[in-house]
Amino acid sequence: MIPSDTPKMQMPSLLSKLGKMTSIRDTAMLEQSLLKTLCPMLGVLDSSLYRIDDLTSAMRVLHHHHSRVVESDGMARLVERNEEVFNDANIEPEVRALLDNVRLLGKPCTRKRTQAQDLLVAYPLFGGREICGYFVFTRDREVTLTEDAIIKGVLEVYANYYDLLDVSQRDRLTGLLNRQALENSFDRIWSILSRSEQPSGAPDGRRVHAPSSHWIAVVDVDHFKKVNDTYGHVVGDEVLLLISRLMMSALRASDLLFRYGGEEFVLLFSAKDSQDAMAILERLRLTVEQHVFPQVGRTTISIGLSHADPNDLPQEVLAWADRALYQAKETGRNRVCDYQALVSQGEVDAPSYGGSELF
Ligand SMILES: Nc1nc2c(ncn2[C@@H]2O[C@H](COP(=O)(O)OP(=O)(O)OP(=O)(O)O)[C@@H](O)[C@H]2O)c(=O)[nH]1
Repeated sequence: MIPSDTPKMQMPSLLSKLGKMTSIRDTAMLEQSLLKTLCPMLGVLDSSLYRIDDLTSAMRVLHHHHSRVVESDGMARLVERNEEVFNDANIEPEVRALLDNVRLLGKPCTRKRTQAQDLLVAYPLFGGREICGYFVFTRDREVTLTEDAIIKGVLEVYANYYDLLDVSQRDRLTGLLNRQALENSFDRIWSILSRSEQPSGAPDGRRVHAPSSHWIAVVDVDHFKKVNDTYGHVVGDEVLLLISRLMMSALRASDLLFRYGGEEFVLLFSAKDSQDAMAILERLRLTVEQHVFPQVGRTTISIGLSHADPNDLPQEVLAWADRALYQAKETGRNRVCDYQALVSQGEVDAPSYGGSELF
């Protein structure tokens, strides 16, 4: 309950922001909305959300910044900028130490910045009983009791709603993001890719921590029908689960792996160039090939790769990766084929823009 000393003007604004927050149907938008809701309420220009991925335990960070910019008409305006970082190696030592305290104590903690007078404040985010992330901001004064109650209330609404959205975006068997999640966020991911290729500091730019270029792969288990027919669906399910875990273990936390259909997976990842991308996928293929599956023994995967140029349509790039997968199946399975290489070798036709079989 919000205490009675809450400023009267804040209540309608808070309720309307909570209403907007829960009308969102995408977890990433929900995270941005949370920071946008809390920043002005606390009178801070910057805040961050740290989220721990339950499959990889890697930390993903969303920073939300406001800055005052004086424009050509002489008016000062607030400009918003979001930045998404998938690599937790960059977390400041002071922040990391504070988050460790919050994790150990299971409650909000405050720490004085060494280089400034400001206070660093961190609140835990709970997913069930576990801490699944942190809300962090810097301020020149302590949090009041009223503010403390508001932050906890908003974080609770956010966490409950996030869980609801997350369940609908996860595949039940493997826990990976599902086809719906990919389709919902494809355009957003694409705009992140294109912005991440722009010079840093672009206004309102979310940046993916990435070396240079982006790639899409479609992965399909070979002769999977035989596994089901020979050992039954329960064993088949176990093989799918193990393959998804093996792939996750061979990938980086920043790579996005979706279960796209029955025995088909879609992977979005970054790599220096096509050689590097092929090397990553070869490693993935080998990881599965070398594993001994209970009862079944050896199982293999085939992979189709395409460069994800943000100037192309995402659905088209996915269809090209699927075309390369078809080639990998046709030429013996347990292989990785690169669509652009196949085109330049004349083994498949150059892209005909406009048609996609996958959507
Ligand atoms: N156990 C299990 N099987 C599934 C699931 N989803 C799809 N399948 C099965 O996956 C099999 C896919 O078979 P096909 O599309 O013929 O492909 P394949 O046998 O893997 O052959 P290739 O892809 O050509 O190498 C079908 O038998 C589906 O029933 C699932 O969630 N669990």
